[in-house]
Amino acid sequence: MNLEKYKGIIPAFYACYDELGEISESRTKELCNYLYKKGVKGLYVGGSSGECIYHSLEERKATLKYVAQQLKGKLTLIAHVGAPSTRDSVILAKYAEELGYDAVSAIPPIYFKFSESSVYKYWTEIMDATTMPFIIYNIPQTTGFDLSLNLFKKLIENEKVIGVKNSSMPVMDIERFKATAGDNFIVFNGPDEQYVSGRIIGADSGIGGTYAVMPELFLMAEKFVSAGDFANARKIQHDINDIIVALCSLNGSLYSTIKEVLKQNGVHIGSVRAPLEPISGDDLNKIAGIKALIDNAIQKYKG
Ligand SMILES: CC(=O)N[C@H](C=O)[C@@H](O)[C@H](O)[C@H](O)CO
Ligand SMILES: CC(=O)C(=O)O
Repeated sequence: MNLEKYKGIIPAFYACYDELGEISESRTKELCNYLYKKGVKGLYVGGSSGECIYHSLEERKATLKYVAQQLKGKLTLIAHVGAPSTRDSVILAKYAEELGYDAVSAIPPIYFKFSESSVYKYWTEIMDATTMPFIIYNIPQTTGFDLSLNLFKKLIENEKVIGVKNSSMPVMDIERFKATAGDNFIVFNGPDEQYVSGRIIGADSGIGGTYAVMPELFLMAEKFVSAGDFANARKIQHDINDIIVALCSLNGSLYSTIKEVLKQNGVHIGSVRAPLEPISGDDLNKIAGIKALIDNAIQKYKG
């Protein structure tokens, strides 16, 4: 299989709400257009950064549909379909296939502690539901489930598994997954703070929650890495990390901060859904400063 379409900067897509907090079709499509014009490779729709955990099945379907209507055939579209029950995950996977998504992906099941065999069964049932390629999503810091190399080996025996989005913090995990799965497989870097190191140690590509607020910087980081310009790759990663630290420094949710920055860029996609907290009070006065950090970094690497 040609996996080129999965190589590049793939932002995690954010939930787009109207002023009442309902999923907004027009705002979803506006964010699609904004990111398309930035030149990203694809979108990861309905994942952690998409607040999927707080959406009903109908809301998740709506977001998947609006993005496909806007960008199918233009960008690589990956649908995150992980849901509390296998049943709902399968419904979403089938719907993503109907909509023409390129691939589906899922976190392991959450809330209860699951054995490796239960997680294997969960992911396999999602894979069996469609003919689409599947991307494993390993994010132990939020799910509590750390994908072992043994389970990984068992999963990649299924030819539908074309990749893993690895968000665990040790970059060595990326190296081990890549060494195990080989060339005809995509390892996606998860932690945005380690994009450059992830790529150097073996990640082929990246999917990240902060890409969409600064796509220019990740596109530039990728350019430096692929050109072998490691001095500049390291510098831009440093600037990106200063920005991520600032984005995470306010009292509300990271996604609320990101959405306030996007608003100052003219992209209005509402706030976040509770229990995620909007930012408020004094913190709102800090948004312009964070936006300036991003704009300055873009200027710095542009010329
Ligand atoms: C734990 C978590 O949410 N990880 C995301 C996905 O891999 C990242 O993209 C982060 O949003 C990003 O690295 C900022 O910490
Ligand atoms: C990549 C990421 O942050 C997400 O799953 O939305």
